[in-house]
Amino acid sequence: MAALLNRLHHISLHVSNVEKVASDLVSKFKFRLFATRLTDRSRQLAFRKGAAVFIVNERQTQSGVRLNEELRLTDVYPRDPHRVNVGIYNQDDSMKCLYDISPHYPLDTVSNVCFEVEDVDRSFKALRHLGCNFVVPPTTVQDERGPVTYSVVKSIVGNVCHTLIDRTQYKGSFLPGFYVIENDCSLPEEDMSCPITHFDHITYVCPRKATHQVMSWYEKLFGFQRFFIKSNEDVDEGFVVNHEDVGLRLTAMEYWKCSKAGITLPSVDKKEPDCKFVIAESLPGQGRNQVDTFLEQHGAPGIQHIGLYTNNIVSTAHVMADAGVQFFSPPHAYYTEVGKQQEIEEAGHDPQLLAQNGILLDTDLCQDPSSQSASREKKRYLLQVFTKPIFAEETFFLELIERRGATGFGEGNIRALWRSVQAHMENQRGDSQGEGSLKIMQTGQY
Ligand SMILES: O=C(O)C(=O)Cc1ccc(O)cc1
Ligand SMILES: [Fe+2]
Repeated sequence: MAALLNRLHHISLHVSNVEKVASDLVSKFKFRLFATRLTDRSRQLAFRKGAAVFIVNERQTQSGVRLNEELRLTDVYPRDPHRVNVGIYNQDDSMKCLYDISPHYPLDTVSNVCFEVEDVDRSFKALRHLGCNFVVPPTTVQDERGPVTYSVVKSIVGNVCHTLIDRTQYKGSFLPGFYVIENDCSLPEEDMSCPITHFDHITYVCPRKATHQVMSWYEKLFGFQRFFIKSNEDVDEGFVVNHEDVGLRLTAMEYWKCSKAGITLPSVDKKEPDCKFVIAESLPGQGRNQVDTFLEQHGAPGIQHIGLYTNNIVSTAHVMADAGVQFFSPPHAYYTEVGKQQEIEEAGHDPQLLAQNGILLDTDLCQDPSSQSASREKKRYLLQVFTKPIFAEETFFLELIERRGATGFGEGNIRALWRSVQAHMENQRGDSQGEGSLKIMQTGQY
């Protein structure tokens, strides 16, 4: 019996420079810092934009010494007034990372996707019975607003873990141990020019031929279901983009609307947006590319990017670019090519506006039996734009995505992204001639 997931609760990052990532999330990506957990041994900051929640954890070195000891977050962010009053602090000062493990990973990484479950003990027993490796057994944390129980399980993908959490008995707005500052009137109003609503998808990078194993693991243990990116996708092959310089295999899964038996869970809010999981592996016989570079630099399979859903990608990308977010842009010819220009205009967009921030558009034709037109084809659109890597290494990045009917991923967009990344990597190599061997030595140790 698989664990029954209700919804995605948050995604955790482990970084050495919390200030830098916190400041980027707030000033560039327009997330709001809404809760903090600042103890003598740990700093955890929670950020929200719509239903998308990131917890940024301070990464520690092997010896447990902070990497940025000279920087004091407590001077920048409000102190927790409950700190001395709430019993939890006495207990959990020894726990460096609450609701997660302290991974001692040698570089910045996004490594925990936390799901809300109905019953942590039951999930723990069911998953352990199926052979899962737990790194934190069921643990209860409480403050005056009630208890929360959680447990952390290692996934089959590289350094990725999943925290399973039950907060149904908790009356507070977030999690015990965190000081919630959301209601602080000094916080700015939610920025409606960046209408990000939720996490649309999480993309894993895996080694070649590992996709099936990953998929089976998530199907068996969490009841995930295969999601076809294209209607004509081959069950075994997945969605293969194999075109000149692009060689990528994508397979997608979704969860939570249904239990394993296909029964809709009564306690799940059906209107809650779900988050897909995409598994990407590279195909052999190509040059440097985004997927192999991730594996090389991250040192293990893991989370390569997260798609943030927005209701208005043009405005969101514009505001973020103005605030300093760097997006990949395809060559300008992408927008002036006759076919593409027409496609963009047909979708009701202005090629100039999309070009300004590198927004890509793909059209998906699907059969529509209710259509009056002779062809019975309906057009669905997908708009995406990808940021440059967020950390020092060429590993993790973010994506903005707006769906106008399209549910999968666009081959045209993927090809355009792949080429922009290749051009960027070649440029960087050109800029750092002579430093190449040093870079390999530095990343090679991981
Ligand atoms: O198109 C998307 O948003 C995907 O998530 C698919 C994808 C996966 C891996 C890549 O390196 C590029 C694109
Ligand atoms: Fe994506």
